[in-house]
Amino acid sequence: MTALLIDRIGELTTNAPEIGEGVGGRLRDAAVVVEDGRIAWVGAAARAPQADERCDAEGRAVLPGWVDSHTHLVFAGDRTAEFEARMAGEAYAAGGINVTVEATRAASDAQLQATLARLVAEARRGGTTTLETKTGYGLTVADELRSAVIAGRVVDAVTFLGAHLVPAGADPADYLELVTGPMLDAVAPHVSAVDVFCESGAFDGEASARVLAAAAERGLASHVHGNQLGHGPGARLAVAHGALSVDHLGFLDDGDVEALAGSWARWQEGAGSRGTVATVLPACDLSTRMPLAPARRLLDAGAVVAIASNCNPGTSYTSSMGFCVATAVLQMGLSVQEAVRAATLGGAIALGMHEDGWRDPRGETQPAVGAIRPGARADLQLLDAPSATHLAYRPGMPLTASVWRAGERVA
Ligand SMILES: N=CN[C@@H](CCC(=O)O)C(=O)O
Ligand SMILES: [Zn+2]
Repeated sequence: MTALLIDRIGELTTNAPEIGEGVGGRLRDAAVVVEDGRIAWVGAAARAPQADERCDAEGRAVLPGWVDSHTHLVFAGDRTAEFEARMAGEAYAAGGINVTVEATRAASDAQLQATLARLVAEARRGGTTTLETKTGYGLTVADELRSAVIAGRVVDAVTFLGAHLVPAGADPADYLELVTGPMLDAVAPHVSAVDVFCESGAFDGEASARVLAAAAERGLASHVHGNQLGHGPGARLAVAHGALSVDHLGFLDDGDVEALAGSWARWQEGAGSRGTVATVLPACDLSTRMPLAPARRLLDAGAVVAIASNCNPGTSYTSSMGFCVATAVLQMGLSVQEAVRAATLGGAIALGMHEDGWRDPRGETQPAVGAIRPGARADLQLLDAPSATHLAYRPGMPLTASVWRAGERVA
């Protein structure tokens, strides 16, 4: 197998405290060797071993590829008019999902695949090397199943979001029976987790609890969309059910923050029971004109925070993790190192992929992602900048110069 040496790295963010300093495990004047799709060696450039090929980073920054732990990429149609109305003062409401559901049901497999491929390519160009995506714009057994199958050919994790909305014309009680029974059974072989939109206008606390219990009964992990449009039970429900993450979190009270932080009290990386990751979605908060999630408060309380794009046509039509990181720094009070960690290792923890041995939707066992340490999947991005700080210092600039995923150059 050909080994690649990336050397003369000005600033390397590893997320590995045993390798470098501070929150990001940073090393200066560093080098990395990639072999067989994994990181083989990390250390000082001056001590780097020989390799078959060499990439000269010329003093620029290298960091783990982004782990985008929350997207909705299987859809058809357009919601520009809804966005324009929102910018003119209308509030976002969950019901808008139905517009995308109608268009998605009417689309061919080829159309859905083409949109997904375009968005994945966009994300890769922006430095994203691990992608989760959700179903949730089909909301019939057949349409949810085909969304899961289409997504599973391409992304790293597929989440079943049949509990996105009670579709137009359906009876809420009947739909809940379907989504926790036959629909879940049909989709379960193709997904690793179940999600529920716990919000007024979607699923209340009781219905959400049933969705989470149905996931657990089938041995599936879970996520919750919670506390997005107002204060609700989502965050605490997620913790109580041992969900991997609860996402959005614009409306949290002290008890929610304590519950999220407290869920990590017995966890150390690699040991102890894990908690529920608090996933913040800065691009969505901006695009819906909702309060920014209190990421600073969550980190200070001891929660594990992830940053994700929530790329979807309704509330956050961007896959730019660089933009999300810049917003988290400029508007949410995170340091650059904290934001980069949340958008890489944080996302990996939110998906249960920070340790070796997780399975992708094709059934392949995968190495850990989210950190640059020996044995991890070789997912890296080289910035056209001397440090990761430029992501926030030069917001909106296309700083991603090269991207490797499992050792393969993908951008
Ligand atoms: N909040 C629920 N679901 C998506 C939005 C879906 C839509 O409006 O199409 C979200 O995460 O923001
Ligand atoms: Zn979402």
